[in-house]
Amino acid sequence: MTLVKICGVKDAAGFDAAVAAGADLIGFVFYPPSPRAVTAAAAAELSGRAPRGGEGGPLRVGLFVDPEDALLEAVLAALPLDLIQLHGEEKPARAAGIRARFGIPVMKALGIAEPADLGLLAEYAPAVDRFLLDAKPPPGASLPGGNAAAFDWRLVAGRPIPRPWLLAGGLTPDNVAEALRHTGAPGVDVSSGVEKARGVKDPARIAAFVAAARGAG
Ligand SMILES: O=C(O)c1ccccc1NCC(=O)[C@H](O)[C@H](O)COP(=O)(O)O
Repeated sequence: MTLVKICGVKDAAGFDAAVAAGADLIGFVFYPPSPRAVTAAAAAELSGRAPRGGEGGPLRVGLFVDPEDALLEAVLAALPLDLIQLHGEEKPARAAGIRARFGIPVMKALGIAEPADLGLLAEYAPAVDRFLLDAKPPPGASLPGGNAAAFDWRLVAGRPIPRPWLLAGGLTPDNVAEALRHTGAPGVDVSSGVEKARGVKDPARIAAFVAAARGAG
């Protein structure tokens, strides 16, 4: 079954909608410049609204951009995470160091724009547990992700990816089925495509996205 991650959840309506729709992973953004950022305390409160990952609830994903250990420590003290998503310029050694120090699986986000970008997969594979293959930020974008930008899906269609992975970037309830058919991705991630305004999740679009992804495979 296709895994579905709803990213950038920051309020109860969005969290409850993702849980009710059956999302497999819910992402909390710990990157203050993002309109989707949450504090550790807020994420912990939201997380308490549903069973934990592995106990019938969705996996909790913490999204970080080039985090210091102190930030990871502070978040983990407030909220158990099932997966750490690294969405910055973290090198393989740093990803491996975070995984070893905190004992939590790591998902590395990689921006894909040309075939050469896929060469990074082999470099990171020993250091991480999953990949999130996303668009690179468009020119002028202020965020490293969550920009509603898609990349050319032909770049990954049928390619062997050396770890379980999620397809991300510009997905919506209207195009996720086509994206899955085209790429054969084992999972998908969405943020902007399930929002009614930047940073504000839309429960109806979350339900539609999960249904469309499930319907496709
Ligand atoms: O979403 C953010 O605000 C964000 C901020 C900083 C780094 C990464 C961020 N999002 C990463 C994600 O995993 C998004 O879900 C992914 O880029 C897809 O976003 P979208 O194209 O908006 O669906």
